[in-house]
Amino acid sequence: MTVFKDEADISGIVIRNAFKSYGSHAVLKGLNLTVQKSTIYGLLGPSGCGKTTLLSCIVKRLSLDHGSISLTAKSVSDIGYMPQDVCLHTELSIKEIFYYYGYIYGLTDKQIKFKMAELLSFLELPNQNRICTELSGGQQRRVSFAVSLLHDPKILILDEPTVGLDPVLSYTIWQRLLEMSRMGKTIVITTHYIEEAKQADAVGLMRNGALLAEDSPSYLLQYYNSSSLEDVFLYLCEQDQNNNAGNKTAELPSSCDKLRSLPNIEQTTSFTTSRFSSHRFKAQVIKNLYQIRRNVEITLFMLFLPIVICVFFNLAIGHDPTNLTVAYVNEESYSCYNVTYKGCALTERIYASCQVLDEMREKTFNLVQFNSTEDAQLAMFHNHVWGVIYFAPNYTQSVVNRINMGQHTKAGTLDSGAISFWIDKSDKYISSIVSRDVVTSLLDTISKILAPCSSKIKVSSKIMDNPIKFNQAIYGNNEPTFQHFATPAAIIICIFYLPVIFTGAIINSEKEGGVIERVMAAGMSFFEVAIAHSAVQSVLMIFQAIEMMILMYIVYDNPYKGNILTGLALLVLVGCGGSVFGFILAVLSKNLAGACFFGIGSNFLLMCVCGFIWPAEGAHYLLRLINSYFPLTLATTAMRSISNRGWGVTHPVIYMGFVSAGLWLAVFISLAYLVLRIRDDIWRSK
Ligand SMILES: Nc1ncnc2c1ncn2[C@@H]1O[C@H](COP(=O)(O)OP(=O)(O)OP(=O)(O)O)[C@@H](O)[C@H]1O
Repeated sequence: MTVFKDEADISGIVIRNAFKSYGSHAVLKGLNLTVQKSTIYGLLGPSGCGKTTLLSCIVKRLSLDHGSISLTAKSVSDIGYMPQDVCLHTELSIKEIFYYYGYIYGLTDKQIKFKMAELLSFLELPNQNRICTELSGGQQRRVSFAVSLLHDPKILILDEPTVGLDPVLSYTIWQRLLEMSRMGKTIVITTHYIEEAKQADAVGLMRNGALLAEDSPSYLLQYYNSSSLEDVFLYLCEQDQNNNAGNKTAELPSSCDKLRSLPNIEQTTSFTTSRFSSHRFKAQVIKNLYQIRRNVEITLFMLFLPIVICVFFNLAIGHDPTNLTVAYVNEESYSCYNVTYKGCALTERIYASCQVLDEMREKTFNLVQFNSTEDAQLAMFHNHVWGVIYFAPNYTQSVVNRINMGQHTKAGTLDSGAISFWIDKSDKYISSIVSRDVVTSLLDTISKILAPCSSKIKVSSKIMDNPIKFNQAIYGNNEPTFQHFATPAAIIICIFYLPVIFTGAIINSEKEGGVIERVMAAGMSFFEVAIAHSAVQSVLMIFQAIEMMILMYIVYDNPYKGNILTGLALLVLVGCGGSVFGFILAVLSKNLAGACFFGIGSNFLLMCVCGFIWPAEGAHYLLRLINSYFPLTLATTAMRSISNRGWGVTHPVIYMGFVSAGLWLAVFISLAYLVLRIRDDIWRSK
């Protein structure tokens, strides 16, 4: 008996002339398939022949390149889909998974509870509170199967539901499927166990992206005079091979001729799923909360990471290096123990070189005495000291002569009254600090050796000072540190990249397990996934921003002169941009490693151009033309002016920071939208 009844009955699933390729690899090649309403259809074929691809097209996770698929389903909730892999959030418990999918399909708590109890007992599943990762592979597949039945769909698409199950349970499942088909469900099932498919109402034998035959198992067995479907399949494969070799059309069984004569379906069924539904949004938010509870260590990590970064930033960055070793050769006095170096240098015999060395020790230099400048320079060559200082034998007397003789001072006196200084400049920061402190030690010494003279001979101790007067700084203080410069940039970079890490990791973990693909096959939209994730991410980000503000500006007392809310608002805006950027990285990259490479690379780039390490004003002039257009540059400048200058949002520098962060957020959202529109398979894990 053939399965095909009247044409009018053939309306469960009808596929006509289906073509689908992955790049240049053609998988479906003009496939026709018909599943009658209220029947079970077994789709058989060797590994790689395109079964899963076909099912993905039926459930609308992939679109055909050509051809049409017509379904009796009116909405996605009419379809139950069990993918080949488990594709569930396995860190959740069985019960949480049931509730998640139940909410997606709009079921009430009561309906979910009732259905869950029934499915748990039918599929012999363990306690509902068991975490999925703790279940065996077979148990996980049964949970996956149960999820596809949860909302009582009209059409069931099952990709190898009986793999890994014991024969008794497989038998029970088949009985249940038969019962469901009698009650009006249309079921498509793929299986590698060909003999199991004898129980189906119809089977399609698939090879190389097309059907070799499609009919009831009994008809095929009778037609080919065989006792096993496996033999029929082998025979058809051989025939197909021969026909292909001879370029002839395969001789198909009679019922496939009927198939060819079926009316063409012009249009693929499309579902009108709303872009946003409150029950799916609720499902996604609740699932995110389940995940946060289940992955407490990740949540804590994300909350503690900013604290750790701020603490180590303040401990490590911006402080002057101390205890730097500097060599000295003092020919004025080899020992400073028994000499006088306090008093008026103009009237008493004192040793100013010893005073200079004392000043340097106070600035935490570690001074090492050498007998000759050659030895000291050798020590610097071997990286044992950062600099060498040399005092001539008549150093103090030369300084005094210089003061006394003014414009009549001889060149030789000027030379011997100057400290000779050699320095290792391989490290810019250390060498400039050593130079600065040597100069200030000398200036302090001159003040000190002239101060006692003022009462005696009316000489000002300022006579040898730099002829410039530094007044009180208008913004900042007269002792600025790198820490004050870098703190606003560090906060901006952290608040941008912390969401990148979190969003990238979460979205990738869903993508890699094929989980999100299944959820989207159940009707969830990108918009709902993004909004629900943003809701959770925003709360986390606000906590992180507040933590960093408290640590940087209260605990570590970096200057913050502006309005707290202005700073916080800028951080949240930048953080939202980071969140969407992380989302783009996650969907564009094949796996977590790819996302990490993108993330680390972009982090280094943005850190260089935003003015964290070096002022943007010091960049190459070509870069300066464009560096304001990078995502974090203007936001960093604005944050620096809010904290260090106290400017408000009406100041052009501040509102340009907000405009830049807002525009970049809009750019990232548009990019995410475009990527998801252009690539329909972006959620696929392989
Ligand atoms: N995302 C993808 N990108 C590129 N090629 C793919 C992709 N998914 C599947 N393929 C290829 O398409 C072909 C069909 O794969 P498909 O998973 O549909 O086969 P299948 O019949 O379901 O196999 P199995 O029974 O082993 O699951 C295979 O050659 C596979 O390598």
